[in-house]
Amino acid sequence: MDQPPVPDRPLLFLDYDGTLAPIVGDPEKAVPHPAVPDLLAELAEAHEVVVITGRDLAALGRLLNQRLPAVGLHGAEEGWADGTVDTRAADEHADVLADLRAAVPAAEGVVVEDKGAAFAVHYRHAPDADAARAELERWAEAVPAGLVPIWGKAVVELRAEGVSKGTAVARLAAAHPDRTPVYLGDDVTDEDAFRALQALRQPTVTVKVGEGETVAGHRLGGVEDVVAYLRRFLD
Ligand SMILES: O=P(O)(O)OC[C@H]1O[C@H](O[C@H]2O[C@H](CO)[C@@H](O)[C@H](O)[C@H]2O)[C@H](O)[C@@H](O)[C@@H]1O
Repeated sequence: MDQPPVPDRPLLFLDYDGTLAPIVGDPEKAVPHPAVPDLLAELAEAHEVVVITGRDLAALGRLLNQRLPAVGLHGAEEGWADGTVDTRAADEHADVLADLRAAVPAAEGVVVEDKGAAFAVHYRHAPDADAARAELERWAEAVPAGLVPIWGKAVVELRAEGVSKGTAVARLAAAHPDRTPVYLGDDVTDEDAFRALQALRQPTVTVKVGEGETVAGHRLGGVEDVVAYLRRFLD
């Protein structure tokens, strides 16, 4: 496994699920790796650190509860990892989302996670995951233009076109031109961020956590490796 580099003045973008917290069956129980709370506090004293997640920030606050800058709902919320929301993208699709939410197939093991202005449909516990996914793909055919279905780890979510982790990191990187963006993430929406950072005309470090196709320049095996890598920023 190649070790990603450790730039001197990083702007650390850290995805939550699968990066700072191991993937578990119940989204409400996805607590951070035990070393993560202290590590983030130390890192934030030395560097710029942003937690970036598909969760709503209120949910992130229940799990992490740290006063660190954070981006939630795949780029639609900005605020803090203690659950505070400062800004939220306009809720133009509320009616359509309510209709789609009501039409989620009531299949065994399919569970909806409500996230304020958004929702996620999990099928990790479906007895036949392929069949559940096929049923959700049929449901997703009704998603109108302007909303994009995103298929993550045994989950499908909808986000507004033009709002993504990519747009969020591009904006934040532009606000810190003297820093090297370093992005760690494990899932498909992190690929938007990898691409957005790679398009900047400056050095960046992009790190895919775990298996799967990626455009990232580096890879780490899992959450333990993330912790070991982040400790190097304190040396
Ligand atoms: O952007 P992230 O921080 O990686 O969040 C992406 C989604 O993560 C959560 O779902 C995933 O993790 C769960 C807990 O480990 C797991 O049970 C689920 O199967 C995964 O898809 C979260 O529940 C979603 O809201 C996030 O969008």
